Amino acid sequence: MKAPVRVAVTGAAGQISYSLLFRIAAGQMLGEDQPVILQLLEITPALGALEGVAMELDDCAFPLLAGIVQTDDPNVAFKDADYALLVGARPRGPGMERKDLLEANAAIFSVQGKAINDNASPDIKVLVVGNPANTNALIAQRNAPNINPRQFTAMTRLDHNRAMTQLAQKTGTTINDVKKMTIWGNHSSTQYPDLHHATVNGKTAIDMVDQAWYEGTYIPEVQQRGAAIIKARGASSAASAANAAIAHMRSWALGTAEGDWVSMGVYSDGSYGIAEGLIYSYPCVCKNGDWEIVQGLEVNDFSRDRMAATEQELAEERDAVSHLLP
Ligand SMILES: NC(=O)C1=CN([C@@H]2O[C@H](COP(=O)(O)OP(=O)(O)OC[C@H]3O[C@@H](n4cnc5c(N)ncnc54)[C@H](O)[C@@H]3O)[C@@H](O)[C@H]2O)C=CC1
Ligand SMILES: O=C([O-])CC(=O)C(=O)O
Repeated sequence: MKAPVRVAVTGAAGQISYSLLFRIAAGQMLGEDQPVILQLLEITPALGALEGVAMELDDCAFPLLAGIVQTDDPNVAFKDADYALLVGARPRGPGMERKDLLEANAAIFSVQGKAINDNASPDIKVLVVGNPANTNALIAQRNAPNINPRQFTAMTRLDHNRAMTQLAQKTGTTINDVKKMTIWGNHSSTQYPDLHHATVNGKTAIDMVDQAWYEGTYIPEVQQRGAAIIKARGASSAASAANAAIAHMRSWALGTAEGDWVSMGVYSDGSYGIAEGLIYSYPCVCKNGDWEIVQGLEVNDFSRDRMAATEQELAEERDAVSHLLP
């Protein structure tokens, strides 16, 4: 048996975590041979509810669950953490954009970035789920100067999965036939799901659908899917978000499949002309516990405009929180 790794999860008594923690403890994120210690962070008033979640985790008798820490202190939650899933943040309601949450949520990520910097394993892998995810990841990253910025990522895997399913349904195939999906940019309504490189059974996806459907139906449906879930459910996506978080971390830790890639919000090195230092969603390949942006994809004018629009929004969000960016 491997030695246990420490996985910090914030917002651990919230709705996403209720779908997430049990799957992590079952080995679905890091592998069925990897014991985990869960280090769970909540705000003080939610510690009672968190105790209930911890009791249920105990009651599952997971062989891989090597310990549970419950705390309202970020310094305790991130102590020696090898992985962190930053979920704890306010969700949006009907009629809101995710960036409307910036004011309510941004401060959480400066505090947690500092606590990660001061306490976590220097090799920690961080995934930000709480919205607006890309800019919250930027805030956490900038408040952790001793940690390589590549170790802070934001979740666009849910968008990636949504884009795969919508394409499979349109083409009468299954998601097993869809490869090389790309979400560019922000986890927001400006994100750009790109079908120019995606394939369905080896054929280029953009050639299998008509441009009017792509522009008028597909792109807006993927961009607005989160809002559609809120409208239908009266609460934002939870199980599918947890599933995407598991998939993001699993790809990063254990690698992506040969001949395929995933979408991850990562620290921009300037690839594809995107401003350096933004947390921007790119197509990524993962190997040996590290990610790499897929290079050399051809970008036409249609794609370039959309990639620039979502970059512009990220630059505006960054400027709106400049007081939290040391
Ligand atoms: N990136 C993505 O694709 C997605 C992101 N989200 C976002 O994930 C976040 C969480 O969503 P839910 O679990 O549905 O919300 P929720 O409201 O059910 O749970 C959030 C939990 O975070 C806790 N919390 C608040 N401030 C905290 C802090 N400073 N430290 C630790 N815990 C704190 C709350 O007490 C609450 O228990 C929201 O911001 C939501 O918009 C949701 C779906 C997809
Ligand atoms: O839409 C929301 O507010 C929650 C979320 O990020 C998503 O479902 O993609």
